[in-house]
Amino acid sequence: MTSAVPPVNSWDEFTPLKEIIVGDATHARIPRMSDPSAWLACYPTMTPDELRQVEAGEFPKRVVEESNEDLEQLAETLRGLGVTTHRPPAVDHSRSFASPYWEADGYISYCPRDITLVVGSTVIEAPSPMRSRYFEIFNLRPLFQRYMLEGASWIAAPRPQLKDELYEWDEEGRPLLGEAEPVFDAANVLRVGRDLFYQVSRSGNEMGLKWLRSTLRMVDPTLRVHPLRDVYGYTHIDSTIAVLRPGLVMLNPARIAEDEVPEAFRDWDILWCPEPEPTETALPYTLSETWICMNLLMVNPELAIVDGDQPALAKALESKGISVLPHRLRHQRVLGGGFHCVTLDISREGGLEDYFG
Ligand SMILES: NC(=[NH2+])NCCC[C@H](N)C(=O)O
Repeated sequence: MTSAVPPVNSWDEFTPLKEIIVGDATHARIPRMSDPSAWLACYPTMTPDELRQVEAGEFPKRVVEESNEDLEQLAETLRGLGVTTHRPPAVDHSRSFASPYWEADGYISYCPRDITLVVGSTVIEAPSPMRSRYFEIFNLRPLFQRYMLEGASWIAAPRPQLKDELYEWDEEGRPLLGEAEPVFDAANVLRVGRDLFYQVSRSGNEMGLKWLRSTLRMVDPTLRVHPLRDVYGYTHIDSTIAVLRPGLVMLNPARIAEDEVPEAFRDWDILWCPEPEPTETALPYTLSETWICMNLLMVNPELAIVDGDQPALAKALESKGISVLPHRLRHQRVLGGGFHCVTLDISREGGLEDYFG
C-alpha cells in the first residue's frame, strides 16, 4: 500500500523536519590502521609515525555510553518537536569481515549521514571508500525496506571493490584516494533543492561524482550536481559548509577564503563560523577537528540544534534570526560527528525547489 504523501521526501538541509534517523554509538571502534582505507577515513593528516599512537579497538566505554546518552537526548528533543525519530540499533562492529581482496574491522553506526544520501523520495546507499563501513548500513535496511514498501525508491551504488590500487600515497607516506572506481561518502554531498554540492576529497572521488550525476538523471533530469574542488581535501563537507536557509550559508573561514567562496553562494548572505571554543577530548587523537561545531542540524529555517559549548556560534546564528537549541554531543570530535553527521533526515517539508534561480 503506497501512501499519497511520500514516506521519504528530503531535498534539502533546512526546511521543516518531519522524520529523521539518529545514530547509535554502541560497538563503536577504531579499525586497524594497517588498512589504508581506515587510515584515509579516520586520521588522514597523520604521518606514519604519528599514526603509531592510534590504538585500534573499541572506543572507551565512557565515550560510547555518554555519546548514547547524548543521542537519546537529541532524539527526545526531536520527538518533542513533532519529528518522527528512529533509533535503529547499531550492527555488531566487533566482527571483522573479508572480501576476495581484503580483510577489515568493524567501525561505527554513530553517523548515519555518512553512508546514505536521500534525494527526494530516493534512498541512495553510498559507495564508501572505507572498507570498515561495508556492512554498516545493515542496521538501516529494515527502515529502507519499509520505506520502499510505502512508495519510496531505494537504490545502492555499485558495490565498490576497494582493492589496494584505489589508494595512493603522498610524499609523506599518507594515503590518498585514487580514481579506480566510483566511491564517496554521502556526507560529501549537500542538498539544496535542485542543486547538490559534491565535495571532491579523500572521502569522495571524481568517479563518484560521475556516478552520482548519472544516477540523479534518473531521479529527476533537472537536478544539478556541482563539484566542490580544492575546498576541503579531507573527510566530508559538513564542517566546512552549512546551508542554513535559502540565501544564507555558514562557511568555515579556516578552509574557505573570502575571495574563494564557491560561485553558487557568492550572491548569498554568508555567516562566517566563529572560532570554535576549545574543548577537552577523551582521546589524544580525534576523528574531527574543532570545526565540527559547524556541524549543526536545521530543524527548520528558524531553528538549529547546535553544540551547547559554542556560545559565539549561537550568538552568530541568532544574529541571523535563527533560534538555537543547545545540546551536548560530548564526544563529537573523538567519534567524528556533530548533529548533522549523527542524523539522517528522511522527510522534510521542502520540495524540488530552485534556490539559485
Ligand atoms: N558527516 C560527518 N561525519 N562529518 C564529519 C566531518 C569532520 C571533518 N573531517 C572535520 O574534521 O572537521
